[in-house]
Amino acid sequence: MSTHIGAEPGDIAERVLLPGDPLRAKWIAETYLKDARCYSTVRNMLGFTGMYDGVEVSVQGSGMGMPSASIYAHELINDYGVKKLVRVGSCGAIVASLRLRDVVAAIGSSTDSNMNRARFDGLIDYAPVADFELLRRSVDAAAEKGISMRVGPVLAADAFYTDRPDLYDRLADYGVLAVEMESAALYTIAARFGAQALTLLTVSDHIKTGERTTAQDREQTFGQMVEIALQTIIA
Ligand SMILES: O=P(O)(O)O[C@H]1O[C@H](CO)[C@@H](O)[C@H]1O
Ligand SMILES: O=c1cc[nH]c(=O)[nH]1
Repeated sequence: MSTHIGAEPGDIAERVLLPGDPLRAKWIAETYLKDARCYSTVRNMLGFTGMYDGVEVSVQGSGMGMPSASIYAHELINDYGVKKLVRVGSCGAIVASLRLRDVVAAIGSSTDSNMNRARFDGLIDYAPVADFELLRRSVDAAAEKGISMRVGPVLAADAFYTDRPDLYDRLADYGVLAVEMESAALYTIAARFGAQALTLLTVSDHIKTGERTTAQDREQTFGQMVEIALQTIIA
């Protein structure tokens, strides 16, 4: 096993979906994967492997925030040879044109995290971006399934609760669609270690209107995003 994942080599597929919520991982495995088996319960950050449309796929909870997601992305790629990672997360919309439950593909990720500043000695504002091939496949998959999906930049924030909502408005002025908490780290680590990564999100909260879904919704009802993600990752 690696430091944080209790799997043996070969237990994890080269293709992995990454929800932040480990119970969303369980729901995805039970709902969409054939012959799913749980390979890790370490810290209750559940991971499963099964078959989707004849292709082996894993789904691994990654926790909340970039320090947690970075650990799972790093170990999946470096200890288990994972090649493709698609995050299936929730997000808060910061533009009025998005509605609750809309699906977003994050083409790029701005961040207030200091992780990449430390990585580049504060000298370069590294731009974490989605893998183009996965992004293109997700757009095709959404179209084939008749699911409307917005493609655009997001903010990966360190804090869920902010004292500076005005900065969300300013980011929206620059085309940023939504806020979540992991995509910048996922894109950076995948780039660093030669894997492909994409972040798909479902709008669970609307920062402008105050509308929000329930915890059970966030765990068990984001199926359109999951279907796009699975179609994308097996192609
Ligand atoms: O629903 P997940 O995938 O956890 O994603 C979002 O939800 C959490 C905050 O509620 C953060 O992890 C954020 O990125
Ligand atoms: O508002 C939200 C909703 C989900 N995830 C976030 O990070 N923020």
